[in-house]
Amino acid sequence: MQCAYYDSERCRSCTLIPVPHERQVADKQAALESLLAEAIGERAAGIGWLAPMLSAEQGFRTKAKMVVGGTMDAPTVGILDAQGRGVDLRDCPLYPAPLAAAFPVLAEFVHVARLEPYDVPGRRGELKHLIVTLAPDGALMVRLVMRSTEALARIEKHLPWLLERLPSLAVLSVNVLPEHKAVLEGEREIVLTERGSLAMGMGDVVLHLRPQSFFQTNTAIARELYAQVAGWVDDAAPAVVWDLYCGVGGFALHCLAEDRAVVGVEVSEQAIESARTSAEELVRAGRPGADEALFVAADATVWAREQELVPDAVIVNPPRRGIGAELAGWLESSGVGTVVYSSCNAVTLAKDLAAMPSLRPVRGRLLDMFPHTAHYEAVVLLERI
Ligand SMILES: C[S@@+](CC[C@H](N)C(=O)[O-])C[C@H]1O[C@@H](n2cnc3c(N)ncnc32)[C@H](O)[C@@H]1O
Repeated sequence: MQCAYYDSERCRSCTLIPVPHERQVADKQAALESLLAEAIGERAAGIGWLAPMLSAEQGFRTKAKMVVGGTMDAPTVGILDAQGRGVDLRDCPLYPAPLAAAFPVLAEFVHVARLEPYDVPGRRGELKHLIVTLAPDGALMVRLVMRSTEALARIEKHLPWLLERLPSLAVLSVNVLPEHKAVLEGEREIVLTERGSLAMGMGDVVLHLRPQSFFQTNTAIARELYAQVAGWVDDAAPAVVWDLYCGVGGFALHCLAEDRAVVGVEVSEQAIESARTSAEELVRAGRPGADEALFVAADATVWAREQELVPDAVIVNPPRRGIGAELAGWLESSGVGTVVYSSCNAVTLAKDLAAMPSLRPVRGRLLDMFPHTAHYEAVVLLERI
């Protein structure tokens, strides 16, 4: 892919841009297979690899995390350079057109609502980041990460201006990040629109994304991932399935079926409320199995260890740190017959699989979730030996 920002060295975030896309994916597949072979030896040789699921080369990133720099009259939307000055990347080819179209309007809003961009070296100013998510129907969620609530009244005052110029704006919120530290967002979120969640239509399931919940950054590949896992789960035909680290319920809600109980477990209360909303909608739509879906806000490991009954199948999709020794140990000794492990970090995936020698990986697939970077999603189906 050609990127003017990369060529001019304004941005080097996509480290693999000079490598042809198909070659990137082939190299990632080789790296994944070699990591697993190193960690689990012969067990890795039995994995039937499906062809990698290739992403579009550009316009695939449905969530933008942009740093705001410059001044109120000439803001930049992109990244900061080594000196902490703003670099504008509003034409970054990773974003789909309906998302990219929001950047100039939001930059103008900075000027109209007098939102002073946060100056990192000087530790002054208010607006730190713009986080924009695009739903499959074109609706947008925009989050303004601010140092304080100083500008809140001005944002509310000018909200009608913004809605007129950006009619696709469904959710607008202010996230408050008072600390001067290198994180994306703070804990406090103030929703300013009537709607507080973005409806992410994923085939025949609608996931309700609230500002602080996790969502995969490549929606087209996420849809394929949910379909792949639902297919494997249907083949195993379990009566009880757990979806651990379920977020807003993507895997769980795609695995509903007649005579099947699905339980989603996730630490974020908000994400669990969203999953419950989606499940209620599916009950009203008459989806078989929707009334047997249960969502619990809890730590996945603590919750699993507390249960008396062992499920037939477990899906895990942890953060980059993996499931860890405790949950891997529980899965190893639990007697669960089928495990599906979806991971965005093959290093921790390999380590966790090594801790579950009684579970044999039989199928695997690489999903090209993050083109032009060294990252990827890997999903593995495990069966008890
Ligand atoms: C990679 S995301 C997966 C989300 C979901 N499966 C999806 O497809 O969107 C990992 C999720 O794990 C949750 N999480 C982090 N630590 C957790 C824990 N100790 N117990 C349960 N969930 C946790 C995060 O809030 C996040 O939603």
